[in-house]
Amino acid sequence: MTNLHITGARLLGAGAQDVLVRDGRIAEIGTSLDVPQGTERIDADGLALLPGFVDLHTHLREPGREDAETIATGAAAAAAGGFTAVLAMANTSPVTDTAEAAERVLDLGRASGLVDVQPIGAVTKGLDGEELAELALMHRSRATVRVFSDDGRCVHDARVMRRALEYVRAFGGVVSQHSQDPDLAGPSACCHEGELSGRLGLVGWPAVAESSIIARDAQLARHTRSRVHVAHVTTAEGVEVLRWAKARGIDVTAEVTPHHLLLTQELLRGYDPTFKVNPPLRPAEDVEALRAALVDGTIDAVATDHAPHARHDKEHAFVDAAFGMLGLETAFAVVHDTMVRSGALDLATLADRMSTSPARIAGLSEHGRAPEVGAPANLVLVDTDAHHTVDASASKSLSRNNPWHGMGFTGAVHTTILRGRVTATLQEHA
Ligand SMILES: NC(=O)N[C@@H](CC(=O)O)C(=O)O
Ligand SMILES: [Zn+2]
Ligand SMILES: [Zn+2]
Repeated sequence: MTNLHITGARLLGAGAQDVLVRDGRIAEIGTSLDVPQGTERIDADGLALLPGFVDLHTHLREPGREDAETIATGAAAAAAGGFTAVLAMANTSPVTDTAEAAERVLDLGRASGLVDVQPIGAVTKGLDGEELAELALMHRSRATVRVFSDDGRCVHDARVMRRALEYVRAFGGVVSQHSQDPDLAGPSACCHEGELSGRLGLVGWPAVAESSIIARDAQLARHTRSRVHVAHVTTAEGVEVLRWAKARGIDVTAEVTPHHLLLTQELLRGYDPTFKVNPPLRPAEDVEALRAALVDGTIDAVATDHAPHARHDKEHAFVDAAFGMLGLETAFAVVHDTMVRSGALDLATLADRMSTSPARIAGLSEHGRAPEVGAPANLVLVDTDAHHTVDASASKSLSRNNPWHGMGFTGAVHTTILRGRVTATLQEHA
């Protein structure tokens, strides 16, 4: 069913409207539409209609770790979270470093039918940081890869990063960098370096491990006249460098995760591995800087860094547990509650940061478009008044490393629509 009649939805800037979707596209918007008999109707009274969310940073674990997530289960979680497109990180096993591997991810996403899964290609073969992967072949494949990342690892060698930027420039691609200098922390780092890490007896990453790589990459982007994207920025120093680079017209974009917008390192006092994530949760001052940067556009997008892990990888002593937390299903609630309800951001800007801007960064022209006649019906209906408490056991994800369990939020995804087809409704995960 790709025909839909959405009634009474609040369109930003246009008040309550009816929307008719025909053959997967928005055919009409108005108040008394002539609707063919038998068209499925969604009563959207009191709901806001936004462009479907786009996640620049999702770990789907297939191939290789289907015990933690498959493309199908991750796609279901994405749809439940209001996403119509997600970019699947390359750190699978095997790594997405060939055209064939990228096409396989694309096809598995299509088979799910729930969300457009756009593969991210690795920058280097096997994420080894040394030899460039077949970037151009991945781009020319059916998957049309535009975003490349060794995420999980930093492309540390400046020569390799320079080459990668030169390559992707030829076809308008972008390198998404896990900005973290491994030399400034070492392999046992697992939290933010500061007074608290000392007290907890844990090895930390200093903020400069992030900001120095952002600065280097911005300079390389300027030198190569190419484009770099900063994955999961977490520090005030990182934001400062981004501001510097953007003021000079350097082609750099950045994302922040919902967890870095709300959670702080204080949660580590209980040594609960649920809160172990890379980059780590930071002090409250960093959280403040990230929020301000998302508001003023220094940070372009929210991205989840949804990182599912099987119980047997996560339920260990803090130092031994895997890094990462779930994020797809809770992203809107967290960002809405933290940024919109607090008055820092309006809903239109949230839509920009969660949909329009990430779609532009990834070059996904069928996503991120405000509802208008002729646009593909990739949409989400949200209830900005709905109160709910997160229940980890209700997740569509195969994993349960959910840092939001038991927390209450205002703002919920009601219905997700991909090319006119309903891919998730609130009742399903109630
Ligand atoms: N975010 C994480 O803590 N973990 C990610 C890797 C990454 O995003 O760096 C993972 O793949 O599990
Ligand atoms: Zn990362
Ligand atoms: Zn990641």
